Amino acid sequence: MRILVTGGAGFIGSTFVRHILATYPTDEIVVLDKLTYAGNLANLPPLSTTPRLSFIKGDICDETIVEQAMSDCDTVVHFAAETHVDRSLLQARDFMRTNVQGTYVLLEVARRQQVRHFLHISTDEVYGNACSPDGVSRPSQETDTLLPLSPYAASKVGADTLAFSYWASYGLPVTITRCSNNYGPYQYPEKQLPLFILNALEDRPLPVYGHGEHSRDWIHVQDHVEALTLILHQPESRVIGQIFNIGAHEERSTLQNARVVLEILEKPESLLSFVEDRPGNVQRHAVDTSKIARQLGWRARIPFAVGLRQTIDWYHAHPTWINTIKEQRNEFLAAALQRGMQSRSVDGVAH
Ligand SMILES: Cc1cn([C@H]2C[C@H](O)[C@@H](COP(=O)(O)OP(=O)(O)O[C@H]3O[C@H](CO)[C@@H](O)[C@H](O)[C@H]3O)O2)c(=O)[nH]c1=O
Repeated sequence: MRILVTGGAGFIGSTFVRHILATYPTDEIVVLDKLTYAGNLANLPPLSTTPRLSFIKGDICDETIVEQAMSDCDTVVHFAAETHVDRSLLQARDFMRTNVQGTYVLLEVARRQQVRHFLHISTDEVYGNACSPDGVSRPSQETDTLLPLSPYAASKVGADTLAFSYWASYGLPVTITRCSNNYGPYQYPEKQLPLFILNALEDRPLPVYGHGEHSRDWIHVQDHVEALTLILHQPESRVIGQIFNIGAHEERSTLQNARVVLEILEKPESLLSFVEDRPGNVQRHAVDTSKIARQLGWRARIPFAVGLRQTIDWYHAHPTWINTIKEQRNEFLAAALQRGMQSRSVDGVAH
């Protein structure tokens, strides 16, 4: 395969690239990445010594660059996106542009160039709160109604449904995946787990939104990319026009995560800091993965307890990677890392 990987310098995209290069000795990869704050060439193997990897810096909304990047590729794996919910509440425009318009450009070019497979990476955020149509909490199924609760989630619904429509209308060979919360090495530290790890390592308070009761299903990024690779290597009839949930059945609340990070790093509970919740915060994300288990025989294999320790060790061992990010002087990130200083009282109890 010659695979165009959009967003291949980001967290999940770069893990996918490293995995393909390490596992499939004849596959070639073209990464197209705009190198926004979340994209980092240090996430990829060195370009000079990796002949099967080429890199194009560019925007997925730019049709000319997309045409050039996609030429000679038979497969597209589309990770490129604005992904952070808190940012989408402040600057929704960027999310609509990259996630919706950018996906549209990619689909159009893929249709004209007749690619063999377009794997669209979506998210369980598209479902909103995990619950059945009658409101009872249960893991989301692929056929559930999409009820996005943030501009980010809404932009991913736009992208996800556009991708599906290109299969339905034009027969573009599309597969859509909706994965739960990823964690692991190389994750940009604006997200919950790396932010907690970094703050704990540096003895700063961990900002727990609300009462810390919101729960997510935590999947190690390596499990996620292995599921994607499995999909890419299936016969067409099994995966084209299909939507697959991906998750690990490792549901944990924010407070549980904050406590376990402090425990592993032997830091005091006094570093817990309860702060204002984000508007529209999803109470529970959880996905039903019986379809991918039944049809493709996939299930996650890295237990959260193991993956989290490995992730903490990785951040501990990579101060240079962290310092490079800090040197970008990203105002949003600086504020997120400091948010724990603004602790508030919860139910009258000062924290
Ligand atoms: C950054 C941060 C988050 N939180 C809370 C808010 C949420 O209840 C929970 C997880 O927040 P985040 O790490 O931002 O992840 P979440 O909103 O679930 O969205 C993630 O998971 C989605 C998949 O479910 C992906 O599509 C998104 O790109 C990814 O950002 O932790 C805190 O309590 N403190 C924090 O500092």
